Amino acid sequence: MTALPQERRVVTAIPGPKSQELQARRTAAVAQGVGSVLPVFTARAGGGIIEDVDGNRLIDFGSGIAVTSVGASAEAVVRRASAQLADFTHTCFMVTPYEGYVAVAEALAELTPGDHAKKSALFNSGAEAVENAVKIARAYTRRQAVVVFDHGYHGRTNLTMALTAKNMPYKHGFGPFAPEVYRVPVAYGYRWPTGPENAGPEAAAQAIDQMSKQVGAENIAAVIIEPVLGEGGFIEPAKGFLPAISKFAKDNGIVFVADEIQSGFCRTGQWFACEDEGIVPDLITTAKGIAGGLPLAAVTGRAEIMDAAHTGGLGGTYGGNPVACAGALGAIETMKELDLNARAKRIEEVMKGRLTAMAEKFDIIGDVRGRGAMIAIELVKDRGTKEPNPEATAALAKACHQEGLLVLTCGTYGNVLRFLPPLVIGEDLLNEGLDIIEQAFTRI
Ligand SMILES: Cc1ncc(COP(=O)(O)O)c(CNCCCC(=O)O)c1O
Repeated sequence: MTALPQERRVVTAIPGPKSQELQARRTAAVAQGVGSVLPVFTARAGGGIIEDVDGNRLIDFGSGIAVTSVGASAEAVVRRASAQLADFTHTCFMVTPYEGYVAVAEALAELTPGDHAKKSALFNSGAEAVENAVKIARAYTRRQAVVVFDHGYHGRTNLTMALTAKNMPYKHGFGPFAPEVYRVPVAYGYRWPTGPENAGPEAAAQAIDQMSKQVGAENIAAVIIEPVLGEGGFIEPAKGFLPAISKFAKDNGIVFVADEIQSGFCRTGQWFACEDEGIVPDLITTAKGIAGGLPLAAVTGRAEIMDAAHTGGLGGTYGGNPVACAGALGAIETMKELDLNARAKRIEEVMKGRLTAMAEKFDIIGDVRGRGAMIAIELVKDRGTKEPNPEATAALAKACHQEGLLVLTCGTYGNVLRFLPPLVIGEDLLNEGLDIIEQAFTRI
């Protein structure tokens, strides 16, 4: 397989004629509930480029929603997964186990925050990991209530829909949802009403008051939070918020679950975003970047908590598939060898520098935020009122797509343009993508 040239190339309309033909077949055969940001059919992908079936090469600022951090065809992932494929594709770890699963669990124990004894259980999707984190926390505490936060996102299964904040498109029409789920405010620094110096501790005090008065700390099995909220809008809780919530959980025998499915594995310039304020979670859920594109997810945590579920209480047919585990070992090898935490920090420096300069020129940019290669701009109609501007966000994304730059949006209000480039993207491509964004502002 020849290496994919790391160059943007637009040779047809986007989507091109072959993509349009495939789109017609897709419409006839695939449920319309499965959407796509950009109906461009992929032929190859690698580095910072996605090549479509019409020969267009798009700059990738999405990484398949924060998955292909090491690239979509990283050498170590392909090498290890190919070797595993040739040996065996599946035996079901609950039937006859295999070393790859154990090796991934050992790596998770090494890499996740905290120097205590840790264990893991492996699954296929982030939502499945979150579901099992709740099962484990309930088994350990013998309590039922689960607390989550405004703007949080945790998946599309029944329980994780209950945990997720935004109704459309994730929850609308799919209820009833699982009970014993409670939602409290998060310190949305850009929008939190108090001053930035107090937003974190003050918001935590409000959330803790609600948990104590409306749920009862003694009834809470788990608190689940994303250290950097992803689908809700790349919200970094104001400083002081996470430590206060973590302390409240510790003081009240509540399992603190960090959902690092989007923010984990070097995405924010650290192995895990928890590290930024020294948070050591009791459980951590991971997926996405863990395996270079192969489907793998995990719950990792304090051994005594992870062992609370009775034998046979955790599992699933494909959980910790051997090929996905091989991919994970390849992805982790790549993260270490290329020092992708440093790469993510450099991406942050370049992107924030350019986007902050753009904010000086375009006053619909209300906020530039994020860490590492998890960066976003929040678009508003008016910086004074901070009124969300979803229309401009959609128009900007469309303008970028037409120029061969794949960007994604997010946010409760649909007004956040998020940037999730592969951590292996070249700096020239990164800057070329930023050029396209800047030009798009002049055209909307
Ligand atoms: C923090 C956090 N927890 C859990 C999940 C869920 O992970 P799954 O692998 O998509 O189930 C996510 C997945 N985020 C992208 C969802 C995309 C979409 O479905 O529209 C996440 O970001």
